[in-house]
Amino acid sequence: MNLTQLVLASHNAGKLKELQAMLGDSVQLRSIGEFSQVEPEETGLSFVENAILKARNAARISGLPALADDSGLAVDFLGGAPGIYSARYADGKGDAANNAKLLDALKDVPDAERGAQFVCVLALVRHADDPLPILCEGLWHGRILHAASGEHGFGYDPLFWVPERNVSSAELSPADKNQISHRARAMDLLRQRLSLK
Ligand SMILES: O=P(O)(O)OP(=O)(O)OP(=O)(O)OC[C@H]1O[C@@H](n2cnc3c(O)ncnc32)[C@H](O)[C@@H]1O
Ligand SMILES: [Mg+2]
Repeated sequence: MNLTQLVLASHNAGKLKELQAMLGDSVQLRSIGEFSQVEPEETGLSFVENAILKARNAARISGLPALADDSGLAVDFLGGAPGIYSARYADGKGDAANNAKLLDALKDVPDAERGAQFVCVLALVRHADDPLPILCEGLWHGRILHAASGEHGFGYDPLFWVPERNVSSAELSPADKNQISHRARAMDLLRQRLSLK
């Protein structure tokens, strides 16, 4: 597999930045946005299914091997919601609306019941019909704060308290987040699978 160039099956600029930083110079990630603005419908019932679906779609459109990231936030008190629906939690109104809805859903819920995990599944396909996608997952355990804090990152980062650092994930520097996040853990596994340094 020629892995000097991969298309990233994501329209999320935050993911592209983080994944490219983790991969370093040896692999160039090209955004699927260079090839198409149409986002595939994420019809799967799992992170794995959606990651594979996005990777196949990007490989088909670009003719390149494709990497997809399907991720989200699973909140214990909400039975794992918003989960695979994290991006669409506030009906597509964006990150600020998602965060506001989450704070509202957890209003008056005590710290002990605010546990949550970020989930990331990376799927790599060599071509659109690849019968053996490489799948790697990463989890990151934390807790949902009572108010947003921090300016870095994207999505739910301002609401996600990181116990090992005692800050929100939006208060971590990008380099720190990329060492310990759900995405970093999945990428570590992917690097091992691909024998990348
Ligand atoms: O599907 P693509 O095009 O990759 O972009 P997306 O933003 O729609 O991505 P997902 O469908 O995987 O949805 C992921 C959701 O989880 C959030 N999320 C994932 N990783 C995150 C992280 O590291 N920090 C904060 N929020 C994150 C993100 O903001 C989205 O709301
Ligand atoms: Mg999406």
